[in-house]
Amino acid sequence: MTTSTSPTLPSDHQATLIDGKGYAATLRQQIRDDVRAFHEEHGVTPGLAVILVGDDPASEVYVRNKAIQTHHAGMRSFMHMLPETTSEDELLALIERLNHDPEIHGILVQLPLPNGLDARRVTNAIQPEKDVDGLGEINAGRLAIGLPSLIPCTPLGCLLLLRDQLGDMRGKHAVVIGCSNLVGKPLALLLLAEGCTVSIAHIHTVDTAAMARQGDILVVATGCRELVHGDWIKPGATVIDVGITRVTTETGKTRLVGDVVFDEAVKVAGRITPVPGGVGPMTIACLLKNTLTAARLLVTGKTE
Ligand SMILES: Nc1nc(=O)c2c([nH]1)NC[C@@H]1CN(c3ccc(C(=O)N[C@@H](CCC(=O)O)C(=O)O)cc3)C=[N+]21
Repeated sequence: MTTSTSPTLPSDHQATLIDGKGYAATLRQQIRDDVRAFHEEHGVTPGLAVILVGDDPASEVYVRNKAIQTHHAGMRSFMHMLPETTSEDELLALIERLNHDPEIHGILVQLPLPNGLDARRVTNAIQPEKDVDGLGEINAGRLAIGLPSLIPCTPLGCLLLLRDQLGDMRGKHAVVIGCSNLVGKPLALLLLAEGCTVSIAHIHTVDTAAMARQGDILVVATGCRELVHGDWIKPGATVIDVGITRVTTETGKTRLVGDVVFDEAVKVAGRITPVPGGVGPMTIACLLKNTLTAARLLVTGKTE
């Protein structure tokens, strides 16, 4: 694959790095202030329940990290670590209990679930006002028709980074590669609502590279590591890399790589998110943001 840059860019061109880690830290500070003000006004501390089924070590690290950051934001965190053998009925019974618990404003079930547990059924059992992942059918449907909703954390994180970088996005061509219910589809809807012209590429798209090259904004969320090369990118485009894959190098060390070949992309793009330190930290910050939004919704009936 070539790495040639366009003649419109100087040969020593380097994209600006989008500092997701820094933006997420600022956002968490803002949330912390908002949580304090919310508590002063309503006497309520937002509470987040995180459910992890099975003992996948990587998931345990994420879940623990979420709990720490929840506390730092001044909210309460309730962890439910369930064994791999948990039945769907047991899981649904726990969700039902949390739905009725007035101390809980957000409920998250860590995905993927072990085999035998129906993620769709489980996700839909969460009360829509407490669905801080925004993955239930009510929130997904409300997003699709432009009603206020809880927005999935990763797409919301991408949107906040893009708004911060670009401001008004009306008329820009946004190309989203990947069409999952978790990221690609909701993000395409959010960009549409921003006034972008949106193209979605997926597994059956005939020439994804040609489509990608048209994007003023290019979002890559495929889970297919280093799919996007430098010559897939329109010179000067804003690139958001949602992919995150852990790879082991020849020396036995592990490192994280995205869905974009970073060293090539950085010579062509105008701005780009790194992996790690890009979208990942925004996902957790947006979970905290959604927990405060859910608490506000439950306590006042309003999202603002
Ligand atoms: N119900 C549910 N909601 C989720 O939002 C959810 C989930 N299940 N299951 C797993 C995925 C994965 N995910 C990440 C969150 C933060 C980072 C993150 O902070 N990444 C750091 C690096 C962390 C590291 O070093 O491993 C970064 O990109 O800089 C990554 C991945 C949320 N997920």
